[in-house]
This record gives sequence, structure tokens and C-alpha cells, in this order.
Amino acid sequence: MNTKYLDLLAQKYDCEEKVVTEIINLEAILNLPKGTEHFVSDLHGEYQAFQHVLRNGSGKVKEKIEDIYKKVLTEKEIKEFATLVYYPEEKIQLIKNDFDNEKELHQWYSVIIERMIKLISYASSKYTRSKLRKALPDQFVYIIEELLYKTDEFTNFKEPYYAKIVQQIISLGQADKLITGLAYTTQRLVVDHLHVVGDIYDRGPEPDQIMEALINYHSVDIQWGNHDVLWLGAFAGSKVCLANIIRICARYNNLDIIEDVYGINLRPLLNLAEKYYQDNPAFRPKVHSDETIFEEEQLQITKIHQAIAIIQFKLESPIIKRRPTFNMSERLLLEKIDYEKNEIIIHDKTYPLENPCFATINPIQPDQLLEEEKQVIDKLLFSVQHSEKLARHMNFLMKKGSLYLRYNGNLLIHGCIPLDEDGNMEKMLIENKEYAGRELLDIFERYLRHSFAHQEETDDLATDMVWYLWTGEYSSLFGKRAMTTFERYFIKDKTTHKEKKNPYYHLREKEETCEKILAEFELDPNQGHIINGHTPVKEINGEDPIKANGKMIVIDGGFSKAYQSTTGIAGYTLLYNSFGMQLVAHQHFNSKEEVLLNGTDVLSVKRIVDKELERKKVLETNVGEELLQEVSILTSLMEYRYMK
Ligand SMILES: O=P(O)(O)OC[C@H]1O[C@](O)(COP(=O)(O)O)[C@@H](O)[C@@H]1O
Ligand SMILES: [Mn+2]
Repeated sequence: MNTKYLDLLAQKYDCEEKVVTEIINLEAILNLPKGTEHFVSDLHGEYQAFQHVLRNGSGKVKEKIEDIYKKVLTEKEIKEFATLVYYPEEKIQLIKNDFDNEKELHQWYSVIIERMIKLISYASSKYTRSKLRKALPDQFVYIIEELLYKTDEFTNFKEPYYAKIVQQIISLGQADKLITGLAYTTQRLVVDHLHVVGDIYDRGPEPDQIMEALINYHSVDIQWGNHDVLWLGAFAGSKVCLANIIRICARYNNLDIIEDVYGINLRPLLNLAEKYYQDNPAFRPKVHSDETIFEEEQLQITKIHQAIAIIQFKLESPIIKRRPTFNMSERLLLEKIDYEKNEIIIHDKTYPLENPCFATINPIQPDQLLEEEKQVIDKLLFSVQHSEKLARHMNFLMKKGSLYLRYNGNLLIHGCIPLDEDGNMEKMLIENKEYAGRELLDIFERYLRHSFAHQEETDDLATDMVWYLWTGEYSSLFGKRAMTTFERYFIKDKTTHKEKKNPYYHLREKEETCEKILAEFELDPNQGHIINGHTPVKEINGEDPIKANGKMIVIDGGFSKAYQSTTGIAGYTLLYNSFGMQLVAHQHFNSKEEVLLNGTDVLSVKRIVDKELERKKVLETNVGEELLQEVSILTSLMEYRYMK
């Protein structure tokens, strides 16, 4: 090993004892059980439901409470206590309202603090003390450690000492803060690491809040979904991606995300929309049954929705023309329209166009943007690229994200690995070279990162490629032959709406296919799993999220409210701890308020995907690999510096 590095390292470990301590510490960690990984996907802006899953650790919090309190507490008390751990601030307030004298309240505090301490002690039993310390609320570390490590083994005088500490906390008015801190510590201990397998954005109302929660989360990685890439593309300079995100926000009545949350001025778009568009049933925003919308506002959104959709269709055309290898010429739909008859020819069949809104289209050159449209999209792009909040969120998405992830022997991917009918990796020609499988995904990611690093370029291959990731035939995120957005707005015949899925989606049922893919990514086909999002599992129709004899796990059960009627549940999540994997199905999440009042915890059935014969240790994980390397470097330092 290079002695220069060792000399540098010796500045940090400047005495023998420090090196020895660190080696012993790392070796100890390697032999502890592996931490719990938590997998979620397809959050689609549903912050409240996501929050709930994060806070209850997909049921792990309650499980731990039951482990230690099942025999001592009633079911109702367990529910109450669990709710307190999930939403401490609100639950404390509610409980406080129930007490009419201080003495009772103080008694409650002291019981709860003791319960919390016991729970933390149990939940942290597989971690080192140093890791636990990092999870404790800063202002109470000393006090909590005193309470945690109390032991009566050698002295009988300690009980009053601890009782005194708790009493002091209460009488100094610190109990609420302490209980809240302990609750968050519990949540943090229950899940060691979070994987978000794509699609944070679109459809739901609060993707920004999800981003904030992820930014503040102790340990997370993200596998981008097609919707996330659309937002990244918009920020990276792709006007067509930008048109898409605004169109989807208009469609789901979420324009306030663009305007209020990210501070992007929609006024120029509104002016254009007011000038050229009227009411149009195909473009009215989807409004959830518990929302209300004023007629005037609805009309405005309907107009914006049309204006931006037409801009989007126009912007697609030059990209399709300048990128023949995208093989998308079939999607040059504006050119297939007979604007007088209001008809379109698709695959040699003529269809009437319903709800047309082509006032800004010149039939001779249908993809030409009006000067006004050009200005609108340019201004929008400027605004998007100068939104500080969006910049913060997109930078985080880039930093923590990737197209796929190999983690602890598993492959995490939002969409698919494009396959042909025979199960071979499909090839795509990019700049005269063919790419398939892992190489194809790697080159996609390189283009995305390049585009993101060069936001001033709007028409280069890298930027176009980001849009391809959203909608292209060989995109690992889209996984369908073509996106039929135009047909869905304008053609009644539903057969034209169908988006043919990549063969991957039926071949993934077979073990053989999954093994082949795992091998392609240099993972052990006998041990590994593919963890997939993107396609809602229709439990309602008897679809099983666990496929290929457990090698394929699909966790998109539909957090998205818009899709819950087709899935029948409200999302799957996956847990992977030292004992194995558990798939958790969540029932519909109504509201935090309901949980607070009734303790309704909407999660249910667990299915064991895999049961480890022996508890898995940190040593056998990705983190373990890194720690082993550190041990080896520190051993070299020890020999070089201190054992001569
Ligand atoms: O239901 P919506 O919002 O109209 O969206 C339909 C579109 O969404 C997509 O399914 C992509 O979104 P998902 O990644 O959530 O599946 C497209 O294939 C389809 O055209
Ligand atoms: Mn998706």
C-alpha cells in the first residue's frame, strides 16, 4: 500500500490505541446482524401515505412493541403506544387533552418514558452503542444513555436515582420533547436503510414533501423511475420533458406544485391558453372525490392542459426526426391528421378525432411552434432552471439516484431490462454502437448525467436521450412499445390506447429469465432477487407480486390513489432484515387524523419471501465489504507505523 496514504491516515489515527480501537470496533460491527432494509416504490406524490409507511416501518415498529409488551398491555394500549411512536407531537397533544389533573399526566409521562426506553433498548440491540448514540436526540443523549444502561446488578441504590432523573425531566417541562425524541429514535432504529425504487413524482399532490423527507432521512438510495427522469430531464434542459411535467400536473389538478411550490411562473402559459383554447372534456383535470374545484378554475386548467399538450406534441416531432435510431417515426402523429376532416390515419386505419383543439397548428407544418408558444416554453424553461427549490430536489435526486442498483446481492430497478420474445437482451444502436442489458443501462445513465451537467444544451443527444428514457421502446424505465398519450386524448377507440408491454413483463415470471438477468449484472443467480416497481400489481385480479419462485418481487401496489381501484390495495413494501425478506401489503391509507384517533394501522398480510437459514451478518453485506476494506487498510497502517 502506498506509504503516502498511510502517512496521511496516520494524521487521523495518531496513536496505536486509536487504530486498535477502530479495528476492534469495525470487526465487532461485521459480526452483528445486518440492518433492516426497507423498499418502497411508486410513491407518486402521495406524501401522507408515504410518511405513514416510513413512520411505522412497514409494521416493524408495532412488531417490536408487540414482542416486548404483548403479554403486559392490551391490544388497545399497544395501538395507542404505536400511534405515539408514529406521530409523537400530535398524539401527545391528544392524550394531554384527556387528563384533567397534573398528577395523572405526570404518571403517564413516567410510564411512557420507561416504555420508550425499553423499546429503544430492544430495537437497538443489534447495533453498536456508537450507532445508537448517533440516533439519539442530541439534547438528551446523556440522559437517555443513563436511563438505557441502568443496571441493578451491583447496587441497590440505582432505582431512586433513575426515578429522580425521570421526575426531573417531567417537572422541568421536558417530557414532551424527550418522548418525541425517543419516538423518532425508535423509527430510525427500526429501519437502517431505505430504497426508493422509483417514481416519486407525478399524479399525487406532494412530491416535494417526499423529497424533503428523503433529504432528511438517515440513509437512502433512489432508483429513478420514468416520472423522476421526466423531472430531471426538464431541469436538465429538455423542453419536451418540461411540457410533459406541466401537462401531467394540469391533468391531475396539481399545477400548484409548479407554481406555488417550485415558484415557476405560469402566467405566460395561461395567457396563451386563454387566447386559443376553450372548454374541452378530454382535458378537464382529474379531481379526486374528496376535492372540490371551482368551475372557473377548472376551465382555466382545462385550457392550460390543452395548450401544453399541443406544445408537447409539436416538440416531439423534431427530436423524432433528428434521431432516426430512436425508431419513433410512427409517433409523428400531427402529420397523420387531416385537419379539415378531423381524422387521423394510424397503422392504415382512419379514426375520427374527438375533442380536437388544433387552433395553433399549421396543417402544412404541423410541428412548427407559434412564436408565442416558443416564448412560453423558453420562459418556462428559464424559470424551471432558476428555481432554487427544484435545483435542490433535482441535485439530491442525482446524488442519491441511479438507473439500477446492485445491493446486498439484489438488483433494484424501476422498470425493466428490455428483452425480446426469446428472452435475449434487446439491442439498441446509439452512435453507431450496439448496446444491450447492463451496458445499455450504463450508457443511458451516462447520457442522463451528461445532460444534467450541461443544462444549457437543450437539443443535444444526451438531452434527447432523457426524453427517450421516458417514452422510448428500449428504455429500461418505460418498458412499453410506444406511449399513446395522443390517442388517449383524441381517439375514442380504446384499442388505440393500448401500450404493448416489453416481453420482459411476461418473461419475468420465469426463474430462468431472472437468473439470466442477475448474471448479466454479475449477481449470484441462486441467491439474488430482482426488486421491481413501475407496474401496478393487480391483486384484485389475483396477480401475485412474488414471481419466478421468489426471484422477482414487484412492489408497486399503487400508493397512487388514482390507481388503487385497479390494484385493490394501497401499495406493497418490502423489508429485508437478518432473518430474510417480508413483503407487506398496505390497505388504503385515509389520513393521519384517522390513525391518531382510532389507531387504524392499515398494513396487513406478510409473506415470507425468503428465510435465511442463519441470521445474515453485516459481514455478508455491501456495507460489510466496505468495512472489511477499512479493516485491511487500518491493519496495514498498524504494521507500517506501529509494529516495526
Ligand atoms: O394514467 P395516466 O396518468 O393517464 O398515465 C398513463 C401513462 O402513464 C404511463 O403508464 C407511465 O406512467 P407509470 O410509470 O406510472 O406507469 C404511460 O405508459 C401511460 O401512457
Ligand atoms: Mn413508472
